[in-house]
Amino acid sequence: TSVLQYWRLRKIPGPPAAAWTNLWLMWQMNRKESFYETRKRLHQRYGPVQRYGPNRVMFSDLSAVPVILGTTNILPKASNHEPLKAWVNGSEVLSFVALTDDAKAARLKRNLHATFSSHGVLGYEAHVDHTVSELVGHLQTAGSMVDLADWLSWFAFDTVARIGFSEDQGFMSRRQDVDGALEAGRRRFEHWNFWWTLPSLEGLIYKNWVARNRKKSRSSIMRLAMQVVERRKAKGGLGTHNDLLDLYMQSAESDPQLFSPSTILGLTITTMQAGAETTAYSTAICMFCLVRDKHVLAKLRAEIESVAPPTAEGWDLPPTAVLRKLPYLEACIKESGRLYPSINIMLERTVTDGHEDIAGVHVPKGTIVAINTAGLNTNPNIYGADFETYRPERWLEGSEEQRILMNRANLAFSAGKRMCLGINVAWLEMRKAISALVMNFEMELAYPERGLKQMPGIFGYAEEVKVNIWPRRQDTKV
Ligand code: HEM
Repeated sequence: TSVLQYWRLRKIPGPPAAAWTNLWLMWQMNRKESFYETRKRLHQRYGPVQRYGPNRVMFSDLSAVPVILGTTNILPKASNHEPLKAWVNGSEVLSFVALTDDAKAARLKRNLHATFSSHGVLGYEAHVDHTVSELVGHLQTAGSMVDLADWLSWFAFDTVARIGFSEDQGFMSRRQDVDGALEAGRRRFEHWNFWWTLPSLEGLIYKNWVARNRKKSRSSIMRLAMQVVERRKAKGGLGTHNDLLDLYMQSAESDPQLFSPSTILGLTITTMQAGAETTAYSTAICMFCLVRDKHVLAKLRAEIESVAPPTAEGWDLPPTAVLRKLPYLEACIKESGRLYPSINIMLERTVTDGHEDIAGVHVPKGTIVAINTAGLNTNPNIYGADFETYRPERWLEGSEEQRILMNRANLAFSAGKRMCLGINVAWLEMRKAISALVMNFEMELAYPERGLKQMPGIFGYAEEVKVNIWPRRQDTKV
Protein backbone atom coordinates (compact mmCIF):
# COMPACT_ATOMS: atom_id res chain seq x y z
CA THR A 1 0.00 0.00 0.00
CA SER A 2 2.87 2.40 0.72
CA VAL A 3 4.01 2.23 -2.89
CA LEU A 4 0.46 2.68 -4.17
CA GLN A 5 -0.15 5.65 -1.89
CA TYR A 6 3.19 7.15 -2.83
CA TRP A 7 2.36 6.77 -6.51
CA ARG A 8 -1.13 8.28 -6.33
CA LEU A 9 0.16 11.63 -5.10
CA ARG A 10 3.68 11.50 -6.53
CA LYS A 11 3.27 14.74 -8.48
CA ILE A 12 2.48 16.80 -5.38
CA PRO A 13 5.59 18.35 -3.86
CA GLY A 14 6.52 17.92 -0.20
CA PRO A 15 9.21 16.56 2.11
CA PRO A 16 10.33 13.15 0.73
CA ALA A 17 9.87 11.32 4.07
CA ALA A 18 6.29 12.60 4.33
CA ALA A 19 5.41 10.83 1.09
CA TRP A 20 6.21 7.46 2.71
CA THR A 21 5.19 7.61 6.34
CA ASN A 22 2.91 9.47 8.75
CA LEU A 23 5.70 9.18 11.31
CA TRP A 24 7.24 12.22 9.61
CA LEU A 25 4.12 14.21 10.54
CA MET A 26 4.00 12.78 14.03
CA TRP A 27 7.61 13.77 14.55
CA GLN A 28 6.92 17.31 13.28
CA MET A 29 3.98 17.63 15.65
CA ASN A 30 6.01 16.69 18.65
CA ARG A 31 9.11 18.77 17.97
CA LYS A 32 9.87 21.96 19.88
CA GLU A 33 9.17 24.10 16.80
CA SER A 34 5.54 25.02 16.45
CA PHE A 35 3.70 23.10 13.73
CA TYR A 36 2.50 26.47 12.52
CA GLU A 37 6.12 27.39 11.67
CA THR A 38 6.56 24.02 9.95
CA ARG A 39 3.51 24.66 7.78
CA LYS A 40 4.77 28.14 6.96
CA ARG A 41 8.04 26.62 5.78
CA LEU A 42 6.26 23.98 3.71
CA HIS A 43 4.27 26.69 1.97
CA GLN A 44 7.38 28.80 1.32
CA ARG A 45 9.38 25.84 0.07
CA TYR A 46 6.85 23.88 -1.97
CA GLY A 47 4.29 26.47 -3.09
CA PRO A 48 0.50 26.51 -2.68
CA VAL A 49 -0.02 22.70 -2.61
CA GLN A 50 2.02 20.50 -0.30
CA ARG A 51 2.04 16.79 0.45
CA TYR A 52 2.47 16.30 4.20
CA GLY A 53 1.76 12.59 4.54
CA PRO A 54 1.49 9.49 2.33
CA ASN A 55 -2.22 10.24 1.90
CA ARG A 56 -2.31 13.90 2.96
CA VAL A 57 -2.33 17.12 0.91
CA MET A 58 -2.50 20.72 2.14
CA PHE A 59 -3.53 23.79 0.17
CA SER A 60 -2.57 27.37 0.90
CA ASP A 61 -4.68 28.50 -2.01
CA LEU A 62 -7.82 30.47 -1.18
CA SER A 63 -9.81 28.86 -3.97
CA ALA A 64 -9.50 25.50 -2.15
CA VAL A 65 -11.38 26.80 0.93
CA PRO A 66 -14.96 26.50 -0.38
CA VAL A 67 -14.25 22.96 -1.59
CA ILE A 68 -12.48 21.64 1.52
CA LEU A 69 -14.48 23.63 4.09
CA GLY A 70 -17.66 24.00 2.11
CA THR A 71 -21.25 24.80 2.90
CA THR A 72 -22.86 22.41 0.43
CA ASN A 73 -21.87 18.89 -0.67
CA ILE A 74 -19.35 18.95 2.09
CA LEU A 75 -16.31 16.73 2.39
CA PRO A 76 -16.57 14.60 5.55
CA LYS A 77 -14.29 15.25 8.51
CA ALA A 78 -11.27 12.94 8.38
CA SER A 79 -10.33 10.49 11.10
CA ASN A 80 -7.82 12.83 12.78
CA HIS A 81 -10.59 13.81 15.21
CA GLU A 82 -10.95 10.21 16.49
CA PRO A 83 -8.46 10.60 19.38
CA LEU A 84 -10.73 13.31 20.82
CA LYS A 85 -13.57 10.85 21.29
CA ALA A 86 -14.23 9.34 24.70
CA TRP A 87 -16.02 6.17 25.76
CA VAL A 88 -17.59 5.40 29.12
CA ASN A 89 -19.35 2.23 30.12
CA GLY A 90 -19.57 0.92 26.56
CA SER A 91 -21.00 4.07 24.96
CA GLU A 92 -19.35 6.86 23.11
CA VAL A 93 -19.81 10.27 24.72
CA LEU A 94 -20.61 12.75 21.99
CA SER A 95 -17.91 15.29 21.17
CA PHE A 96 -19.41 17.78 18.76
CA VAL A 97 -16.03 18.75 17.34
CA ALA A 98 -15.12 15.11 16.69
CA LEU A 99 -18.51 14.11 15.30
CA THR A 100 -17.84 12.59 11.88
CA ASP A 101 -21.52 12.15 11.05
CA ASP A 102 -22.04 15.48 9.24
CA ALA A 103 -25.77 14.92 8.82
CA LYS A 104 -26.19 14.54 12.60
CA ALA A 105 -23.98 17.60 13.17
CA ALA A 106 -26.19 19.60 10.79
CA ARG A 107 -29.36 18.50 12.62
CA LEU A 108 -27.86 19.42 15.99
CA LYS A 109 -26.72 22.79 14.65
CA ARG A 110 -30.14 23.53 13.18
CA ASN A 111 -31.65 23.18 16.67
CA LEU A 112 -28.98 25.31 18.33
CA HIS A 113 -28.42 27.89 15.63
CA ALA A 114 -30.80 30.62 16.84
CA THR A 115 -29.28 30.69 20.32
CA PHE A 116 -25.68 30.68 19.05
CA SER A 117 -26.43 33.36 16.41
CA SER A 118 -25.02 36.86 16.81
CA HIS A 119 -28.40 38.02 18.10
CA GLY A 120 -29.10 34.89 20.16
CA VAL A 121 -25.90 35.07 22.24
CA LEU A 122 -26.95 38.47 23.56
CA GLY A 123 -29.28 36.49 25.81
CA TYR A 124 -26.16 35.41 27.71
CA GLU A 125 -24.53 38.83 27.86
CA ALA A 126 -25.39 39.26 31.55
CA HIS A 127 -23.33 36.13 32.36
CA VAL A 128 -20.31 37.62 30.58
CA ASP A 129 -20.79 41.02 32.26
CA HIS A 130 -20.75 39.25 35.59
CA THR A 131 -17.46 37.44 35.02
CA VAL A 132 -15.79 40.44 33.35
CA SER A 133 -16.59 42.60 36.35
CA GLU A 134 -15.27 39.83 38.61
CA LEU A 135 -12.06 39.68 36.57
CA VAL A 136 -11.54 43.45 36.91
CA GLY A 137 -12.30 43.29 40.63
CA HIS A 138 -9.84 40.45 41.24
CA LEU A 139 -7.07 42.09 39.26
CA GLN A 140 -7.24 45.13 41.51
CA THR A 141 -5.98 43.04 44.40
CA ALA A 142 -4.00 40.36 42.61
CA GLY A 143 -0.65 42.12 43.04
CA SER A 144 1.53 44.31 40.88
CA MET A 145 2.55 41.45 38.57
CA VAL A 146 0.03 38.96 37.18
CA ASP A 147 0.04 36.27 34.55
CA LEU A 148 -2.80 37.17 32.19
CA ALA A 149 -2.59 33.72 30.59
CA ASP A 150 -3.68 32.18 33.92
CA TRP A 151 -6.24 34.84 34.73
CA LEU A 152 -7.87 34.62 31.33
CA SER A 153 -8.03 30.82 31.54
CA TRP A 154 -9.80 31.12 34.89
CA PHE A 155 -12.04 33.87 33.51
CA ALA A 156 -12.96 31.86 30.39
CA PHE A 157 -13.75 28.73 32.38
CA ASP A 158 -15.92 30.63 34.88
CA THR A 159 -17.68 32.34 31.96
CA VAL A 160 -18.35 29.17 30.00
CA ALA A 161 -19.64 27.53 33.19
CA ARG A 162 -22.11 30.39 33.68
CA ILE A 163 -23.24 30.40 30.05
CA GLY A 164 -23.26 26.62 29.96
CA PHE A 165 -25.02 25.78 33.19
CA SER A 166 -25.38 28.88 35.38
CA GLU A 167 -22.89 27.62 37.93
CA ASP A 168 -19.91 29.51 39.13
CA GLN A 169 -16.89 27.25 39.27
CA GLY A 170 -14.87 29.79 41.27
CA PHE A 171 -11.64 29.57 39.27
CA MET A 172 -11.10 33.31 39.58
CA SER A 173 -12.05 33.59 43.23
CA ARG A 174 -9.81 30.65 44.17
CA ARG A 175 -7.13 31.81 41.75
CA GLN A 176 -6.52 28.27 40.64
CA ASP A 177 -7.64 25.39 38.49
CA VAL A 178 -10.55 23.76 40.34
CA ASP A 179 -10.53 19.96 40.59
CA GLY A 180 -7.91 19.84 37.84
CA ALA A 181 -10.49 20.67 35.12
CA LEU A 182 -8.13 22.91 33.13
CA GLU A 183 -5.30 20.45 33.51
CA ALA A 184 -7.58 17.61 32.34
CA GLY A 185 -8.67 19.67 29.32
CA ARG A 186 -5.05 20.38 28.41
CA ARG A 187 -4.10 16.74 28.82
CA ARG A 188 -6.93 15.81 26.46
CA PHE A 189 -5.66 18.37 23.93
CA GLU A 190 -2.13 17.00 24.36
CA HIS A 191 -3.41 13.48 23.77
CA TRP A 192 -5.12 14.66 20.58
CA ASN A 193 -2.00 16.53 19.56
CA PHE A 194 0.16 13.43 19.98
CA TRP A 195 -2.14 10.95 18.27
CA TRP A 196 -4.10 12.75 15.55
CA THR A 197 -1.66 11.66 12.89
CA LEU A 198 -2.12 7.96 13.77
CA PRO A 199 -5.79 7.62 14.85
CA SER A 200 -5.99 3.87 14.16
CA LEU A 201 -3.10 3.11 16.48
CA GLU A 202 -4.63 5.40 19.12
CA GLY A 203 -7.90 3.48 18.79
CA LEU A 204 -6.13 0.18 19.28
CA ILE A 205 -4.35 1.32 22.40
CA TYR A 206 -6.96 3.56 24.06
CA LYS A 207 -10.34 2.50 22.63
CA ASN A 208 -10.05 -1.26 22.84
CA TRP A 209 -12.87 -3.30 24.39
CA VAL A 210 -11.57 -2.98 27.96
CA ALA A 211 -11.07 0.79 27.72
CA ARG A 212 -14.47 1.34 26.11
CA ASN A 213 -16.26 -0.54 28.84
CA ARG A 214 -14.54 1.17 31.74
CA LYS A 215 -17.29 2.21 34.14
CA LYS A 216 -15.88 5.50 35.31
CA SER A 217 -14.44 8.40 33.41
CA ARG A 218 -11.15 9.69 34.67
CA SER A 219 -11.75 13.13 33.22
CA SER A 220 -12.77 15.75 35.76
CA ILE A 221 -14.61 17.70 33.03
CA MET A 222 -16.77 14.67 32.34
CA ARG A 223 -17.40 14.16 36.05
CA LEU A 224 -18.36 17.83 36.38
CA ALA A 225 -20.74 17.62 33.41
CA MET A 226 -22.41 14.51 34.85
CA GLN A 227 -22.93 16.25 38.21
CA VAL A 228 -24.24 19.40 36.54
CA VAL A 229 -26.85 17.49 34.55
CA GLU A 230 -27.94 15.55 37.66
CA ARG A 231 -28.16 18.74 39.75
CA ARG A 232 -30.26 20.40 37.05
CA LYS A 233 -32.71 17.52 37.04
CA ALA A 234 -32.93 17.77 40.84
CA LYS A 235 -33.53 21.52 40.64
CA GLY A 236 -36.60 21.07 38.48
CA GLY A 237 -35.02 20.65 35.03
CA LEU A 238 -36.33 22.47 32.04
CA GLY A 239 -37.13 26.20 32.03
CA THR A 240 -35.47 27.01 35.35
CA HIS A 241 -32.32 28.69 34.00
CA ASN A 242 -31.15 30.90 31.16
CA ASP A 243 -28.22 28.85 29.89
CA LEU A 244 -27.07 26.34 27.29
CA LEU A 245 -28.04 23.33 29.37
CA ASP A 246 -31.61 24.62 29.36
CA LEU A 247 -31.38 25.02 25.57
CA TYR A 248 -30.17 21.42 25.19
CA MET A 249 -33.01 20.21 27.43
CA GLN A 250 -35.57 22.26 25.49
CA SER A 251 -34.24 20.72 22.27
CA ALA A 252 -34.76 17.27 23.80
CA GLU A 253 -38.44 18.11 24.23
CA SER A 254 -38.85 18.68 20.50
CA ASP A 255 -36.44 15.98 19.32
CA PRO A 256 -35.85 13.43 22.10
CA GLN A 257 -34.15 10.97 19.77
CA LEU A 258 -31.50 13.41 18.61
CA PHE A 259 -31.02 15.09 22.00
CA SER A 260 -30.72 11.89 24.03
CA PRO A 261 -29.41 12.13 27.63
CA SER A 262 -25.93 11.10 26.47
CA THR A 263 -26.00 13.76 23.73
CA ILE A 264 -26.95 16.40 26.30
CA LEU A 265 -24.04 15.27 28.44
CA GLY A 266 -21.73 15.36 25.42
CA LEU A 267 -22.86 18.85 24.45
CA THR A 268 -22.25 20.09 28.00
CA ILE A 269 -18.72 18.67 27.88
CA THR A 270 -18.11 20.10 24.40
CA THR A 271 -19.21 23.55 25.54
CA MET A 272 -16.57 23.49 28.26
CA GLN A 273 -13.84 21.95 26.16
CA ALA A 274 -14.37 23.81 22.91
CA GLY A 275 -15.34 27.09 24.56
CA ALA A 276 -13.09 27.74 27.54
CA GLU A 277 -9.40 27.42 26.75
CA THR A 278 -9.81 28.40 23.09
CA THR A 279 -11.26 31.77 24.09
CA ALA A 280 -8.72 32.18 26.88
CA TYR A 281 -5.74 31.58 24.57
CA SER A 282 -6.99 34.00 21.92
CA THR A 283 -7.75 36.73 24.48
CA ALA A 284 -4.41 36.33 26.28
CA ILE A 285 -2.47 36.50 23.01
CA CYS A 286 -4.37 39.60 21.91
CA MET A 287 -3.60 41.22 25.28
CA PHE A 288 0.08 40.38 24.81
CA CYS A 289 0.07 42.19 21.45
CA LEU A 290 -1.76 45.22 22.86
CA VAL A 291 0.48 45.59 25.89
CA ARG A 292 3.59 45.18 23.74
CA ASP A 293 2.49 47.83 21.24
CA LYS A 294 1.71 51.10 23.02
CA HIS A 295 0.55 52.89 19.83
CA VAL A 296 -2.04 50.26 19.11
CA LEU A 297 -3.17 50.27 22.73
CA ALA A 298 -3.56 54.07 22.74
CA LYS A 299 -5.53 53.98 19.51
CA LEU A 300 -7.80 51.25 20.84
CA ARG A 301 -8.44 53.15 24.07
CA ALA A 302 -9.33 56.26 22.08
CA GLU A 303 -11.81 54.25 20.01
CA ILE A 304 -13.45 52.72 23.08
CA GLU A 305 -13.55 56.11 24.84
CA SER A 306 -15.31 57.61 21.84
CA VAL A 307 -18.36 55.46 22.62
CA ALA A 308 -17.89 54.92 26.34
CA PRO A 309 -16.03 57.79 27.97
CA PRO A 310 -15.12 57.48 31.66
CA THR A 311 -17.45 59.50 33.89
CA ALA A 312 -16.90 61.00 37.33
CA GLU A 313 -18.18 57.69 38.75
CA GLY A 314 -15.83 55.56 36.72
CA TRP A 315 -15.85 53.60 33.46
CA ASP A 316 -18.79 51.39 32.58
CA LEU A 317 -18.49 48.42 30.26
CA PRO A 318 -20.75 49.19 27.28
CA PRO A 319 -23.17 46.63 25.84
CA THR A 320 -21.97 44.35 23.08
CA ALA A 321 -24.22 46.14 20.60
CA VAL A 322 -21.92 49.17 21.09
CA LEU A 323 -18.63 47.24 21.15
CA ARG A 324 -19.55 45.49 17.91
CA LYS A 325 -19.48 48.84 16.14
CA LEU A 326 -15.80 49.39 16.98
CA PRO A 327 -13.78 48.40 13.90
CA TYR A 328 -10.37 48.89 15.49
CA LEU A 329 -11.22 46.59 18.41
CA GLU A 330 -12.30 43.94 15.91
CA ALA A 331 -9.14 44.48 13.86
CA CYS A 332 -6.88 44.13 16.95
CA ILE A 333 -8.45 40.74 17.73
CA LYS A 334 -8.34 39.48 14.13
CA GLU A 335 -4.73 40.58 13.73
CA SER A 336 -3.46 38.78 16.84
CA GLY A 337 -5.38 35.68 15.72
CA ARG A 338 -3.76 35.88 12.29
CA LEU A 339 -0.20 36.41 13.48
CA TYR A 340 -0.27 34.12 16.53
CA PRO A 341 -3.14 31.65 16.06
CA SER A 342 -3.87 29.73 19.21
CA ILE A 343 -5.85 26.97 17.48
CA ASN A 344 -3.76 25.16 14.93
CA ILE A 345 -5.92 22.09 14.54
CA MET A 346 -5.63 20.62 11.05
CA LEU A 347 -9.14 20.91 9.62
CA GLU A 348 -8.76 17.66 7.69
CA ARG A 349 -11.39 16.34 5.31
CA THR A 350 -11.60 13.25 3.08
CA VAL A 351 -12.02 13.64 -0.68
CA THR A 352 -15.23 12.03 -1.97
CA ASP A 353 -16.58 11.29 -5.45
CA GLY A 354 -16.95 14.36 -7.63
CA HIS A 355 -14.58 16.53 -5.59
CA GLU A 356 -11.28 15.27 -6.95
CA ASP A 357 -10.34 18.61 -8.50
CA ILE A 358 -9.27 21.08 -5.87
CA ALA A 359 -7.76 24.44 -6.85
CA GLY A 360 -6.77 22.99 -10.21
CA VAL A 361 -5.01 19.94 -8.73
CA HIS A 362 -6.29 16.38 -9.17
CA VAL A 363 -6.54 14.69 -5.77
CA PRO A 364 -7.87 11.11 -5.83
CA LYS A 365 -10.90 10.04 -3.80
CA GLY A 366 -9.95 8.98 -0.26
CA THR A 367 -7.10 11.47 0.08
CA ILE A 368 -7.06 13.54 3.27
CA VAL A 369 -6.98 17.23 2.43
CA ALA A 370 -6.66 20.37 4.54
CA ILE A 371 -6.09 24.08 4.32
CA ASN A 372 -2.64 25.30 5.28
CA THR A 373 -3.80 28.24 7.39
CA ALA A 374 -0.18 29.20 8.15
CA GLY A 375 0.40 29.63 4.42
CA LEU A 376 -2.73 31.75 4.06
CA ASN A 377 -2.02 33.90 7.14
CA THR A 378 1.45 34.77 5.86
CA ASN A 379 0.60 35.31 2.21
CA PRO A 380 1.85 38.77 1.14
CA ASN A 381 -0.67 38.86 -1.72
CA ILE A 382 -3.45 38.67 0.84
CA TYR A 383 -2.03 40.57 3.83
CA GLY A 384 0.69 42.73 2.29
CA ALA A 385 4.47 42.69 2.37
CA ASP A 386 4.59 43.47 6.11
CA PHE A 387 2.62 40.33 7.02
CA GLU A 388 5.09 39.50 9.83
CA THR A 389 4.13 42.69 11.71
CA TYR A 390 1.27 43.11 14.16
CA ARG A 391 -0.64 45.88 12.42
CA PRO A 392 -4.43 45.89 13.00
CA GLU A 393 -4.80 48.75 10.50
CA ARG A 394 -4.38 46.30 7.63
CA TRP A 395 -7.92 45.01 8.29
CA LEU A 396 -9.38 48.50 7.81
CA GLU A 397 -7.44 50.00 4.93
CA GLY A 398 -7.08 48.93 1.34
CA SER A 399 -9.76 48.27 -1.21
CA GLU A 400 -13.05 46.58 -0.43
CA GLU A 401 -11.85 43.68 -2.58
CA GLN A 402 -8.68 43.26 -0.49
CA ARG A 403 -10.63 43.28 2.75
CA ILE A 404 -13.02 40.65 1.43
CA LEU A 405 -9.99 38.53 0.53
CA MET A 406 -8.49 38.89 4.01
CA ASN A 407 -11.75 37.96 5.68
CA ARG A 408 -12.16 34.91 3.45
CA ALA A 409 -8.62 33.81 4.33
CA ASN A 410 -9.26 34.21 8.06
CA LEU A 411 -10.01 30.66 9.22
CA ALA A 412 -9.51 31.19 12.96
CA PHE A 413 -12.96 29.66 13.51
CA SER A 414 -12.79 27.33 10.48
CA ALA A 415 -15.40 27.81 7.73
CA GLY A 416 -18.36 26.16 6.05
CA LYS A 417 -20.87 23.76 7.56
CA ARG A 418 -18.55 22.61 10.36
CA MET A 419 -17.27 26.00 11.39
CA CYS A 420 -17.15 26.92 15.08
CA LEU A 421 -20.60 26.90 16.64
CA GLY A 422 -19.48 29.23 19.43
CA ILE A 423 -17.95 32.01 17.32
CA ASN A 424 -20.43 34.63 18.55
CA VAL A 425 -19.97 33.58 22.17
CA ALA A 426 -16.19 33.87 21.72
CA TRP A 427 -16.43 37.35 20.15
CA LEU A 428 -18.79 38.50 22.88
CA GLU A 429 -16.32 37.42 25.57
CA MET A 430 -13.22 38.70 23.79
CA ARG A 431 -14.66 42.14 23.04
CA LYS A 432 -15.83 42.59 26.61
CA ALA A 433 -12.79 41.22 28.45
CA ILE A 434 -10.27 43.10 26.29
CA SER A 435 -12.17 46.41 26.52
CA ALA A 436 -12.49 46.10 30.30
CA LEU A 437 -8.80 45.30 30.75
CA VAL A 438 -7.46 48.08 28.58
CA MET A 439 -9.87 50.68 29.99
CA ASN A 440 -9.34 49.81 33.63
CA PHE A 441 -5.65 49.07 33.83
CA GLU A 442 -2.24 50.28 32.78
CA MET A 443 -0.04 47.34 31.89
CA GLU A 444 3.48 46.65 30.70
CA LEU A 445 5.13 43.37 29.86
CA ALA A 446 7.03 42.13 32.89
CA TYR A 447 9.64 40.41 30.69
CA PRO A 448 9.56 42.11 27.28
CA GLU A 449 12.75 40.34 26.25
CA ARG A 450 11.06 36.93 26.48
CA GLY A 451 8.59 37.61 23.66
CA LEU A 452 5.49 35.47 23.23
CA LYS A 453 6.09 31.78 23.89
CA GLN A 454 3.35 29.65 22.36
CA MET A 455 3.15 25.93 22.94
CA PRO A 456 4.01 23.93 19.83
CA GLY A 457 1.39 21.62 18.37
CA ILE A 458 -2.24 22.08 17.50
CA PHE A 459 -2.95 24.35 20.48
CA GLY A 460 -0.60 27.29 20.54
CA TYR A 461 -1.54 28.62 23.94
CA ALA A 462 0.67 31.27 25.51
CA GLU A 463 2.92 29.74 28.17
CA GLU A 464 2.67 33.01 30.08
CA VAL A 465 1.67 36.63 29.61
CA LYS A 466 3.16 38.23 32.70
CA VAL A 467 2.41 41.92 33.06
CA ASN A 468 3.02 44.63 35.62
CA ILE A 469 -0.41 46.05 36.22
CA TRP A 470 -1.93 49.02 38.06
CA PRO A 471 -5.25 50.89 37.96
CA ARG A 472 -5.46 53.39 35.15
CA ARG A 473 -6.77 56.52 36.78
CA GLN A 474 -8.33 57.49 40.05
CA ASP A 475 -11.49 58.58 38.26
CA THR A 476 -12.05 55.21 36.63
CA LYS A 477 -14.07 52.57 38.41
CA VAL A 478 -11.34 50.14 39.52
C1 HEM B 1 -11.59 32.26 20.31
C2 HEM B 1 -12.27 31.15 20.63
C3 HEM B 1 -12.54 30.00 19.71
C4 HEM B 1 -11.86 29.58 18.61
C5 HEM B 1 -10.59 30.19 18.00
C6 HEM B 1 -12.56 28.42 18.09
C7 HEM B 1 -12.18 27.72 16.96
C8 HEM B 1 -12.84 26.61 16.48
C9 HEM B 1 -12.43 25.85 15.32
C10 HEM B 1 -11.19 26.14 14.48
C11 HEM B 1 -13.32 24.83 15.16
C12 HEM B 1 -13.27 23.74 14.11
C13 HEM B 1 -12.57 22.55 14.75
C14 HEM B 1 -12.45 21.36 13.88
O1 HEM B 1 -13.13 21.21 12.88
O2 HEM B 1 -11.62 20.51 14.22
C15 HEM B 1 -14.31 24.96 16.20
C16 HEM B 1 -15.38 24.10 16.35
C17 HEM B 1 -16.31 24.21 17.37
N1 HEM B 1 -16.35 25.17 18.36
FE1 HEM B 1 -15.08 26.74 18.56
N2 HEM B 1 -13.66 28.18 18.88
C18 HEM B 1 -13.70 29.12 19.88
C19 HEM B 1 -14.65 29.24 20.86
C20 HEM B 1 -15.76 28.44 21.01
C21 HEM B 1 -16.80 28.61 22.00
C22 HEM B 1 -16.85 29.76 23.01
C23 HEM B 1 -17.68 27.57 21.86
C24 HEM B 1 -18.95 27.24 22.62
C25 HEM B 1 -19.44 27.91 23.61
C26 HEM B 1 -17.21 26.76 20.75
C27 HEM B 1 -17.84 25.63 20.27
C28 HEM B 1 -17.44 24.91 19.16
C29 HEM B 1 -18.13 23.73 18.67
C30 HEM B 1 -19.37 23.09 19.27
C31 HEM B 1 -17.43 23.30 17.53
C32 HEM B 1 -17.75 22.09 16.64
C33 HEM B 1 -18.59 22.54 15.47
C34 HEM B 1 -18.73 21.46 14.43
O3 HEM B 1 -17.95 20.51 14.47
O4 HEM B 1 -19.62 21.55 13.57
N3 HEM B 1 -16.05 27.32 20.26
N4 HEM B 1 -14.01 26.05 16.98
